[in-house]
Amino acid sequence: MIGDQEHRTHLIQHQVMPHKHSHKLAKFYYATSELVQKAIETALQARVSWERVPLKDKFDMWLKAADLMAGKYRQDLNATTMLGQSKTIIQAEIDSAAELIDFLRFNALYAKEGTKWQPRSPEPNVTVNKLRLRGLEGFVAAISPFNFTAIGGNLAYTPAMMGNVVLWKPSDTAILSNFTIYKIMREAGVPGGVVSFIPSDGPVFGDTVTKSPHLAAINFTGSVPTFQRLWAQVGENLPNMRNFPRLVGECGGKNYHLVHPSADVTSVVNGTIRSAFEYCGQKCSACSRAYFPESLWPEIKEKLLSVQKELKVGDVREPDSFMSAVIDAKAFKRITGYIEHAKASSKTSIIAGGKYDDRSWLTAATEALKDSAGNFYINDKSTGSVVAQQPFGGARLSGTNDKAGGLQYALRWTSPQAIKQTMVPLTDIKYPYMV
Ligand SMILES: NC(=O)c1ccc[n+]([C@@H]2O[C@H](COP(=O)([O-])OP(=O)(O)OC[C@H]3O[C@@H](n4cnc5c(N)ncnc54)[C@H](O)[C@@H]3O)[C@@H](O)[C@H]2O)c1
Ligand SMILES: N[C@@H](CCC=O)C(=O)O
Repeated sequence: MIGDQEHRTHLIQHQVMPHKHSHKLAKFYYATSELVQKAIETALQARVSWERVPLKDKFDMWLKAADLMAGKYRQDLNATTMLGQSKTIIQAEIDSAAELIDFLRFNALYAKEGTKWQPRSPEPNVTVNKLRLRGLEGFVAAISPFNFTAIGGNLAYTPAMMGNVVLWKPSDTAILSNFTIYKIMREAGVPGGVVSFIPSDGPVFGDTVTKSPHLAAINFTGSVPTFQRLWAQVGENLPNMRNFPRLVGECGGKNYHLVHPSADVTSVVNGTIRSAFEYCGQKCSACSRAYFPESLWPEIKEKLLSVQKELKVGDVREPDSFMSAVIDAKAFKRITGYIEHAKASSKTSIIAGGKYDDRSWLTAATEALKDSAGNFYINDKSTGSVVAQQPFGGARLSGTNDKAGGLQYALRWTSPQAIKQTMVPLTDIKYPYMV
């Protein structure tokens, strides 16, 4: 279903840039390489004063923004995510209001906790021995995907909270909701230039930031080929860089449901339908492979088909819609291509089952599949990670597994400096035993 696409594009064009002609969106609104370059310079200037703002004040801004999102702007966030990204009421709510608010609040909490730790020195003459957490030197490029409004907010604003300046390139198909976040953060007190919101053509942005000697980090979520390209470009330009840019990337997945013969069929069916089809399966964690035991397949198949008949594909504004349009015509074409391919193929999936009881099978599976996934859920569907409950990050080519929504994430955006001061002069090069 792509019917909503035109309407959504129209709405984005008129809301984000009402003064422009909608059909000229790409020409007028997208930043050129020169503009991206200018934004880098602005960011580097803003960094000087942003670094001086105490962490505590930054945390307060983030908490204020979370309150604004939970109150005054909750509907704006949900509505722009529904209309801009074609999310149903519940999918928009769990993403753009709830998850985003959780990211802001928990990251501030974790950063507060994480920054408390200080090294100790047993030396009586060492008067200062501490760790200072600075922002990274240079700027961070945050490049976000279409499918989660909250992810855009997290990619740009967690590094900013830790003292970094950020150039945020939203996805072409999530501009409206992402711009709403930007405006709320400004209202919460984040000064201009700390995060620059820069819709632009992907390669134009990517090529420009990876050429800059001041690139400190890339915080990316999107597809594997895009991240591979960015990584290779950073490698190529490394001789001109002032430091080794930190590359954090969360990419696509090929998540599976692996069902044991002792499984509860209703739970399997509901979990699989939700994981595979909510938001049209456009989540990186969506179930895209399933291995069912032969013994259960007839019952599972029957129930899957009967539940599937009840799912309404419709306008996101209708509360009983289970799913709606896919994100754009490109995605529509790709998905219909898979369907045609499946129709033409005579092959079927081969299913393997274990012969253990429930518990030992789970233990064995947890070990055998240890390296196959960054998030491994037992007796559950593959989607639905919650900030602070299941920190999220992919294994293998699914990402660098930096676990958004977890304790370590905020600290990843700091450059720790160990500071030691001693007041006792060193009078000799010889150690006492040498004398
Ligand atoms: N692992 C996770 O946490 C997670 C979360 C959400 C989405 N995803 C993955 O994201 C993908 C969907 O997002 P998408 O379709 O927006 O991915 P995408 O790779 O097409 O785009 C991601 C972002 O990169 C930009 N981009 C494209 N080419 C670029 C270039 N050469 N240089 C710099 N930026 C460039 C895009 O404009 C967009 O902002 C899926 O594969 C999904 O599984 C992963
Ligand atoms: N946090 C999301 C996945 C994000 C990727 O698209 C989930 O688990 O549903």
